[in-house]
Amino acid sequence: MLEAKDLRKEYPGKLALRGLNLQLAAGEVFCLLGQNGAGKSTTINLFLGFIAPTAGAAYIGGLEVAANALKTKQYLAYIPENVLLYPHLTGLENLALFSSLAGFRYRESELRAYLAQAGLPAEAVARRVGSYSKGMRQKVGIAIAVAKHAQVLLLDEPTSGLDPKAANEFSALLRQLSGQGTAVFMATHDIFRAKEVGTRVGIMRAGALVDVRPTAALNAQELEQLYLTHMHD
Ligand SMILES: Nc1ncnc2c1ncn2[C@@H]1O[C@H](COP(=O)(O)OP(=O)(O)OP(=O)(O)O)[C@@H](O)[C@H]1O
Repeated sequence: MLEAKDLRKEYPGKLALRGLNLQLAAGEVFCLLGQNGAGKSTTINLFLGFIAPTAGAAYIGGLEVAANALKTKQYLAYIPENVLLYPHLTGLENLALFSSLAGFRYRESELRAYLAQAGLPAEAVARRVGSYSKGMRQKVGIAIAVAKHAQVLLLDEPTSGLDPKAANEFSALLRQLSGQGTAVFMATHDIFRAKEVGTRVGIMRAGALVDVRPTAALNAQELEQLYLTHMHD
């Protein structure tokens, strides 16, 4: 579903990504760990087609992102730390709007069902999004992803700033989506969540993927130790 082949990004005077190779199958949850500046957001932005690679290529659903910008976006949903919604519209209206932009028109009952499935409390559905918590906005983001039948979910620090209950609910949603076959690629600082939801974790340092492990092989403490070992010279 998602692939990077020798993917490289150079900014003036800064090599941000040094030839990434990675393949992600349907239903996999890949968690990318790394310090600030390691190249995580650069990787996500290359998959989103927000920036162009200096060399190599990113593929979504077998299509090269740089050459198929619109088509590959149809497969994708993107959930940044702060999900951008229209604050003056309700959750329901935001979902209707973003679904229709993706080419899907739903009845109100269907929209409500998507929001309920994402865990948004029924009382919030018809409230303006400006009054929502961060966790509630993320639930709307997930509802949008599901309503547009995204096969790949890209997340950048989705649980940072969420309280433990909201983060827990968010992890459960991700597991549910991966169980339905969605491929999930998530940049995070949260080793505990990475262990909890990831099928694989990758450790990125200075633009290079220095280690990739199946999470089943490690407990959270061993993962933290592995991470810290890579952060030292
Ligand atoms: N537009 C840009 N121009 C120049 N350098 C950039 C640009 N964007 C990112 N960088 C540099 O590229 C490197 C990788 O940045 P990136 O944002 O991908 O890291 P990150 O791992 O996502 O970190 P964070 O957790 O802080 O978001 C950093 O050194 C950053 O300063």
